[in-house]
Amino acid sequence: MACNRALIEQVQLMLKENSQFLAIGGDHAIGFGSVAGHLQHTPNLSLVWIDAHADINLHSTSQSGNIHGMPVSFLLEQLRTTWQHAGLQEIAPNCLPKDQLVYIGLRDIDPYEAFILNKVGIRYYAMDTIDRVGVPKIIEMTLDALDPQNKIHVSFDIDALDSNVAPSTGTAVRGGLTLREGISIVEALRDTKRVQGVDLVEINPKLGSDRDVRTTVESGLEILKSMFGYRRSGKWSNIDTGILGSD
Ligand SMILES: NC(=[NH2+])NCCC[C@H](N)C(=O)O
Ligand SMILES: [Mn+2]
Repeated sequence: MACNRALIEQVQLMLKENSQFLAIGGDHAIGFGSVAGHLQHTPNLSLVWIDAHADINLHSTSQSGNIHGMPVSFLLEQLRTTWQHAGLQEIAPNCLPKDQLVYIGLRDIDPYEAFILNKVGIRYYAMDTIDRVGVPKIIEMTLDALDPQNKIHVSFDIDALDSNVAPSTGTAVRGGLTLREGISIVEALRDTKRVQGVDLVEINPKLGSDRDVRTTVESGLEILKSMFGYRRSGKWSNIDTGILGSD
């Protein structure tokens, strides 16, 4: 929590001087500090949480006790009362309303998490929905759900991607997004020009072979490249446009 406390301050400082920030994990517990800091700077915020897991456990529902399985519950307005004794009001008074949260990529949801998601009425596009309607439709529904006036925070857990493209992570789950699907999603978010904060978390270079680590880091870099402007369809600027002669 001390690390998140510092991150909350740091994110606000970064946004005072820059138009965007990137937070690299570490595990997804930093999603709390990163989004909370963002919310203190920009109270009208939308959050897209791209992950295999919902990370919405409460202290009382977590089977692992791992904080990286809880950050979304720290952030949500509708769950704040369950953290009454954690002192969150002092360090992060602004929280996120549930209608400005969309999850993409879920496929390993604990029973209590499933209950919370449905009871609170949170939008989540698990892999079965993605398989049924396809990524373009998921993107459309995501953008429709978010307030067009809001800035966007994208919290990208590398385990959202299938473990064949992102093996070096602590809680890998098969059957995830392909790298192309991940890229499509971040391209669409980027094209809104409203993305102000990004997390990339859960790449763990201590796990797997050297090749696994390389594969995972390369996938993460492709996601970041697209997030921050790379176009697969190509683009040009600052070049000599006279090379083909004048017409
Ligand atoms: N950010 C992550 N990798 N989270 C995994 C969470 C797994 C499990 N639901 C838990 O609460 O422990
Ligand atoms: Mn996560």
